[in-house]
Amino acid sequence: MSVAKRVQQWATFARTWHIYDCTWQNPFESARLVKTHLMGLHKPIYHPMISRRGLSTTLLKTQPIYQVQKRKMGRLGTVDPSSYSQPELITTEHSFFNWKVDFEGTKLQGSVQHRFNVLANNLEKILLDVRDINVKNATLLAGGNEVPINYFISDAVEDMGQKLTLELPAGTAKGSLNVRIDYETSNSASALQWLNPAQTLGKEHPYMFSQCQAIHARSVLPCQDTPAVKFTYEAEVEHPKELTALMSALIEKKTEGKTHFKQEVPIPAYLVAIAIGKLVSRPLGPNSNVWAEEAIVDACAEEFSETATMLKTASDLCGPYVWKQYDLLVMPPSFPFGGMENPCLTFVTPTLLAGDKSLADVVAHEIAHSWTGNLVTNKNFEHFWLNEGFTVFVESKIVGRMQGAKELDFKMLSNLTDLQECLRTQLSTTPELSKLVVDLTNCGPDDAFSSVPYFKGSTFLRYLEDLFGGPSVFEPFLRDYLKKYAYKSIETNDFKEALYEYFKDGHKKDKLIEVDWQLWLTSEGMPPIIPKFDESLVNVTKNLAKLWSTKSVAELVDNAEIKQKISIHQLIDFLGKLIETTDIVDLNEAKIELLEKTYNLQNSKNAEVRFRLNRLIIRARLINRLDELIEFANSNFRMKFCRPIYRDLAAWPEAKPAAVKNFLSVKDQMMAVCVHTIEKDLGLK
Ligand SMILES: CC/C=C\C/C=C\C[C@@H](O)/C=C/C=C/C=C\[C@@H](O)CCCC(=O)O
Ligand SMILES: [Zn+2]
Repeated sequence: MSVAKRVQQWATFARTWHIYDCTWQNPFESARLVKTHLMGLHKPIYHPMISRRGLSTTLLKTQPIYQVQKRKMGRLGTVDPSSYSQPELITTEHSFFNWKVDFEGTKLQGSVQHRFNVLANNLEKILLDVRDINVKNATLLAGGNEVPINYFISDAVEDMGQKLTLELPAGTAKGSLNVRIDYETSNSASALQWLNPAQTLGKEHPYMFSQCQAIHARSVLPCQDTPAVKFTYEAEVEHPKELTALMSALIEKKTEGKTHFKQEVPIPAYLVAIAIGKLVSRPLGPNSNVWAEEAIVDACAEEFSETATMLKTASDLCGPYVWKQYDLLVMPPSFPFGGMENPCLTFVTPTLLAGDKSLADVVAHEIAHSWTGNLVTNKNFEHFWLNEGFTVFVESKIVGRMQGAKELDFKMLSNLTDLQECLRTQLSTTPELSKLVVDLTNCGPDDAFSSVPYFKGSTFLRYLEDLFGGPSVFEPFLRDYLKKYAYKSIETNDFKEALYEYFKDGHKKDKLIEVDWQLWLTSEGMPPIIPKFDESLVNVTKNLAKLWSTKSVAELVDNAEIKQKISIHQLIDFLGKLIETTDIVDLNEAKIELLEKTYNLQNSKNAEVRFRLNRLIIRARLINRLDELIEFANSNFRMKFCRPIYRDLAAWPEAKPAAVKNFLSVKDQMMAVCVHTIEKDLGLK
């Protein structure tokens, strides 16, 4: 056999059984690369095919040991710095997932079939995003034929994953192209969490759920993991028959142990979601249910009983609700966020179960995403404020319509207290991330995530609303903007264009030149202009924070002002303001105890209250209460709560060793994103 032929066989073999990133122009070079790659990156395993084919001497199959590139990541794609995909050349139109849920192996096994729209003639390859995915085969499906195609997976770039290259036959034409990829996920897939029965409320059955935002869908399926691309999907999921499978889609058909889903509205990959567990539901409205484990489902139905009203209020404001169903799934406590706007099925943290509906505004937020984010979507996560700033803006309007204008303004002002805290702590060493539009060239979205897009973004919109004449003028614009960009992915400039287009005539156009876009979009820190809000509710919390920070315990005990009745939202804001006060007179055990007694904090079930109280306990350095602090940090892994607690503990030398020890003992129960960020907070990375 000629050397060239041998090399060709090597290459074919290597392509089939091994995955790596190299070019194949020169067969000799290819052979060298193959060898280097195989020896360097693969665990040797004997494979009999080799000797039968007479190729070389021994061994080698699969088991890649990827080298994670620690270097700066750069911009992976032209449209999206966090994705290898090339939406300017090819886009996904529809995907079919065929998954078997393997609880024993903690992985999904099966395939994804993508229908692409090829936008350029002679496209040579398709680039997809993957992360720790074990690809088994890639097949082109054309005219009833199945043609195997070559594929390579690159080394991993830290926090970003890998590039999957699918080689296309020469002369591939524009238009529809179907590809199936057989694969399985890794048991460390960053988007998936697998709970054993002991970790559930019912203690009898396992549970699995996903969290794909921002760029973790690539650990569940090979895909164009960029919000620039939207596709419809169908899924056939095989799972233990005693469990219920739910997805961010409508259920088409259910048989014993198999559920078929359909999402007919195009969505970005980060909105693909799945959860499987022993779940039951209760109705919340005509097209709305709440799902949870049996033990808490009734409490959930009560807590979220305003969902149907919120939905109606949101569609009055934003336009028709296109997703048909709006269900809630109350997650296990390790769910890392307050809520996730998965279409048809919002995921929410159980830390919202305060018993008095006081934290249900998170549901209003997720409902608002049905338009802002899910219909009109940021093109990449540098423009995340288009998703979150608009959503907070709409959420506060829903709250305003349901609870009154004073509550709306109070909420906006309270958000600014949280923003201040975020700038002082989380972003103190990375102030560039406090810009409204951020640069994600060398930064993973999880590391850039903060309150800024939420609260600076919504403040900007409120500023614009006031400038253009208030809600009666701005809300019709909002509806127009949502209609104009529905089903699309956009950047900040597209929003600007819509605003200019809408207000191009009449006296409003003079207002356009007043907007300092540069200042709003690129300046660091707090919003450059704070709009005028109604301050009647916030004045009370400001006053309380002042009293508690300037007066001693002895002075406070008989002070009538501290005993005035305040709402739960005022209590939360007041505690937040106290945390933000630089000097607190006599912050000691006695003051904390007086605070607890005055506002009955010890018995509070409200996680926002407990979180802020715990931060004050840390601030007071009450080491005898460390167990309580750790208990709170272990009670849920919502990052909004556990990250600041770990950060505070890390800055308290006496408590840090216990915090680190505790984190290391529980991190296996956390999602990857939570582990990754807390490791940074604790200075372990
Ligand atoms: C400028 C920031 C750039 C990119 C960040 C995008 C996504 C980051 C990622 O870590 C995922 C975020 C998911 C958020 C889901 C829900 C939030 O609205 C929850 C907010 C916090 C909470 O209430 O717990
Ligand atoms: Zn949101």
